[in-house]
Amino acid sequence: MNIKISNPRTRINGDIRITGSKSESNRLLLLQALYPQIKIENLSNSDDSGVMQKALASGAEVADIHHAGTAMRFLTAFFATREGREVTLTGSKRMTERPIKILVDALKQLGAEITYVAEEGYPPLKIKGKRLEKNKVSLQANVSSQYISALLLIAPTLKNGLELTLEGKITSVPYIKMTLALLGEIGVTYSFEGNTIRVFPKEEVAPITLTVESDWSSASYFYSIVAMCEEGTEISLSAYKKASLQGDSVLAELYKSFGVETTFKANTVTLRKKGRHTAGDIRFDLANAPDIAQTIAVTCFGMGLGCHLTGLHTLKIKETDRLEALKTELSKLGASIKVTDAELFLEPSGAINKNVAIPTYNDHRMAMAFAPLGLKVPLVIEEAEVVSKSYPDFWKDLEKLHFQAETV
Ligand SMILES: O=C(O)C1=C[C@@H](OP(=O)(O)O)[C@@H](O)[C@H](O)C1
Ligand SMILES: C=C(OP(=O)(O)O)C(=O)O
Repeated sequence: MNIKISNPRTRINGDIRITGSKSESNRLLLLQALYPQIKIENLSNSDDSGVMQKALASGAEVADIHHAGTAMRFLTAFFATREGREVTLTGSKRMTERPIKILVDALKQLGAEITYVAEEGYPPLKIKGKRLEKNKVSLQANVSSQYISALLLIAPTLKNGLELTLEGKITSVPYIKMTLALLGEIGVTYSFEGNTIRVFPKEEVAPITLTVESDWSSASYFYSIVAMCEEGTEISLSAYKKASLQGDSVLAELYKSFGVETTFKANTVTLRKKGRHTAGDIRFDLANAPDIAQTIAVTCFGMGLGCHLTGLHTLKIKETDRLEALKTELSKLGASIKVTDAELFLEPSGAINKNVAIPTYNDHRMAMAFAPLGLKVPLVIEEAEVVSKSYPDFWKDLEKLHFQAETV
């Protein structure tokens, strides 16, 4: 489905309720499979959480997790510990291009039995569940934090817990801290000092209900909309917590540079356009918040601002090569943009080219990051249904803000 998105308004007011964070949800679903006393509220309605639930509930020999990176990584660790079960874990074509060797090697160091079905280092995987006897492992920490979170999630079920040594510069750190914080909430003891994480064993968890905070990465698209509108624009989002476990909550800080003010009241955050953006180019290091890089690049372009974004080394192995995709699509719209393996440079720009269609590369965030540009110029978003990976209600929610989303 291709849709033409446009919104001639320059000032917008509205309230949106976003469902639970997919990162928190997929961690809690895994923990719930290990400790059934856990109850979860405000679970994400994303496809990624749907495939996670299905794979955990099914006793089938093959689990297909489609495009869901967290499900692939977390379930590799989970199935490796299921004694007596043999599962082939697979996903979409893109998933078979997303590396997993670092995690598989770490699990093998602990005693796991995992083999590659096709290409060495990539899914699909054949996993023969075993009792893992060892409790010390070191792994490279600069490629994806999901490998580390996967190990941490199974850690309290290992006989002697786990001691992880992280090598190299640790990337996407808030996601590791989120995993540890959730373990803490169910009563697991841990420490994270320097490059060593220790998790202590826990056999049982007391009955507990955990409420997932709504998704901050999804909130980013509304920050972008508010930034591109005039003063007087006000959008409220729920249900959020001031002390968030999600690193993408840094949006509240970063978007001050675009003239967006954030206020918290109970569980609602209100985004207000207040005055002008910072003078000069935007410079952000996004190593701790990689999922909002596309949103920020498009916000800058829509506002005519230049930017220099760093810490983007993980973007090449996500749903698509996000750096190349941004460069290709922003260039079509008239941007002057350069990318390296870890950085993006955008020149300040003027007019935006009309009659442009944006392919989405099987990447939900390509669709959602470009959609706010409909405020500046009507544009076509191809295969718009990709948004369901993390945010199935995205187009409906944009319509609540008077965007026109017409199937073409
Ligand atoms: O643990 C998580 O929930 C996630 C970690 C990040 O991945 P990397 O650690 O690979 O950067 C992030 O991009 C992804 O959307 C979700
Ligand atoms: C990178 C993402 O997800 P995952 O790695 O879990 O597929 C994302 O949602 O932007």
